Amino acid sequence: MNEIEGVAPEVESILAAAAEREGGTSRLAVSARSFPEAFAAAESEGRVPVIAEVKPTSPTTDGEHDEDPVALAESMVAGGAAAISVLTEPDHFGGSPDALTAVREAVSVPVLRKDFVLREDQLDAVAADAVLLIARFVDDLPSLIEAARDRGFQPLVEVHSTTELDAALDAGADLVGVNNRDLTKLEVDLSTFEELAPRVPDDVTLVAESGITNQADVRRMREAGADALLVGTAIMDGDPETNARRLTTQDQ
Ligand SMILES: O=C(O)c1ccccc1NCC(=O)[C@H](O)[C@H](O)COP(=O)(O)O
Repeated sequence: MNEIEGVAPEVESILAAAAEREGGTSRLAVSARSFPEAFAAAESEGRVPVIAEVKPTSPTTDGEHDEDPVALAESMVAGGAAAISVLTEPDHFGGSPDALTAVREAVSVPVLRKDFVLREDQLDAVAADAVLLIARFVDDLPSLIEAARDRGFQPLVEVHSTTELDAALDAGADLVGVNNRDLTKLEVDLSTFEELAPRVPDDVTLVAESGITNQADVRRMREAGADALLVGTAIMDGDPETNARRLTTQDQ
């Protein structure tokens, strides 16, 4: 789709940096831990499936978290997180591929690479179990999904509108994230997920992303059909283990 017109200046800057970033030097072949299986395991143990995000900073975050990413991820897993997301974008989110590698070595749950991947060679920057592809910013989504799968990654395709959702489904995405954060104004609105979720077929694993801050939000996204939730800020701010436990505890 590659529709960057109208995005927030911060996102323009993120995309300009992403376009310049080099990819890997050799083609990766990963043996991925399954996200749907991790979600099912959490459900069977009575936990809400949550992907907890190691998010050092962001354009909408005050200040920067400088805690060890491995310690953060281990605390999140101890608090019940079914999977971990690690920002690898260095310039606007304080992330790094090395942080992801260290986290993936330390935990046994699946790990998502959270970045702004625009080209096939950028898939080869670091091994992960899943890789985020943002439908709005990718030129040829079917090809990039195929390239990710060829390497063993599970592509998590992020959408924010019906047009992007239709593009993701047409491209064969089976793991879809609806981002409640509008990349035009960087505002969060949970009704985005509620509007798009009914259009998603049952055999697609559906993740609600961004703006989930408390147990009422968890309940709201689950009632709207979320198989799993991606949570960054609300777990990073404060004690990550306590925060993860609060959001992964069922039936609040
Ligand atoms: O989080 C931001 O400020 C941001 C700004 C511009 C583009 C993307 C951004 N966030 C990426 C994400 O997808 C979130 O880190 C993730 O969904 C978690 O969101 P939250 O729980 O609201 O921290």
